[in-house]
Amino acid sequence: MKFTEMLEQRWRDADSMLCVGLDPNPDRMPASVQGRVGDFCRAIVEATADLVCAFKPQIAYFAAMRALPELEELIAYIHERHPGIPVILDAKRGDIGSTAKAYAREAFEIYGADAVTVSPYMGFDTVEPYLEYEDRGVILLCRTSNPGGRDIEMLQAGGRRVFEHVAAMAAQAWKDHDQLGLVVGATFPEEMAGVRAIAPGMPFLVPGIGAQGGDILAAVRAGLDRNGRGMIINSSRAVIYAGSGPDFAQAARRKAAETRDAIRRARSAVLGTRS
Ligand SMILES: O=C(O)c1cc(=O)[nH]c(=O)n1[C@@H]1O[C@H](COP(=O)(O)O)[C@@H](O)[C@H]1O
Repeated sequence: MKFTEMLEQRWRDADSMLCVGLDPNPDRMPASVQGRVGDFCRAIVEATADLVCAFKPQIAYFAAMRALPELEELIAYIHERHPGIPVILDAKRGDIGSTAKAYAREAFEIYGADAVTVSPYMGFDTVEPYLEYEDRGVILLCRTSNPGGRDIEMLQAGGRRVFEHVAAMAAQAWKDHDQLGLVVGATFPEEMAGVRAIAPGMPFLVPGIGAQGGDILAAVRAGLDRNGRGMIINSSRAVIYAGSGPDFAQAARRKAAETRDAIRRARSAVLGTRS
């Protein structure tokens, strides 16, 4: 099944647009699982799986702990235990075509991810190798959630801002590829509305709620697609470090449920004003 189909099915089946980000940091992991990154992540997965539309492991945290085999095992575990839940590998790769081929192979063949985050700034030939995996998703950085996102993404270039060019290229020039998605931060709802106007049917990966303080209602108002979904709203630290005691997984579940419900309420409110 293609990534976008898997996602659409999961949005419906779980009635959730929440994505839990798996960003294991040894400085914040509970004492009860110190040194056991696989156990920590699996506990979070088991506690939150029914609440999410996707999981998003961030490769840097695993690499920095010399835990890449654990990342590989974790993705295989999610697929085996929860086959309907897409896994987005957050790697933000970007390099010339021949190297991109190796990155694509890493994401899709080694890790078995259903989608990967990619930087579009080196151009189409650097994105193409990922698209050769036709059933997988490729999510391009567009308007990122961080304050410094404005340094380059907000620059005017030929009558449009850089992030708008990325959205337009993805939605129009590259549109025969229905595998594409865009990263659009919840921290900039105004720009998100602009991206939605340019790319009406494209899934958005939306980081920036929770620890980064983005407003759920404002993001949902800006980002819902014409079918009333279209968003993979990620929260990492606020969920996975909701508790630090031995009951950390239950605390993560409570926070994930609360966040999913807040997203649901926002969606209902926005759809209510649309009709
Ligand atoms: O691609 C991403 O996931 C991403 C893009 C972006 O613009 N901002 C952003 O925060 N992220 C990632 O989303 C996660 C956000 O984590 P929290 O702020 O803890 O919810 C981290 O894994 C970031 O690397």
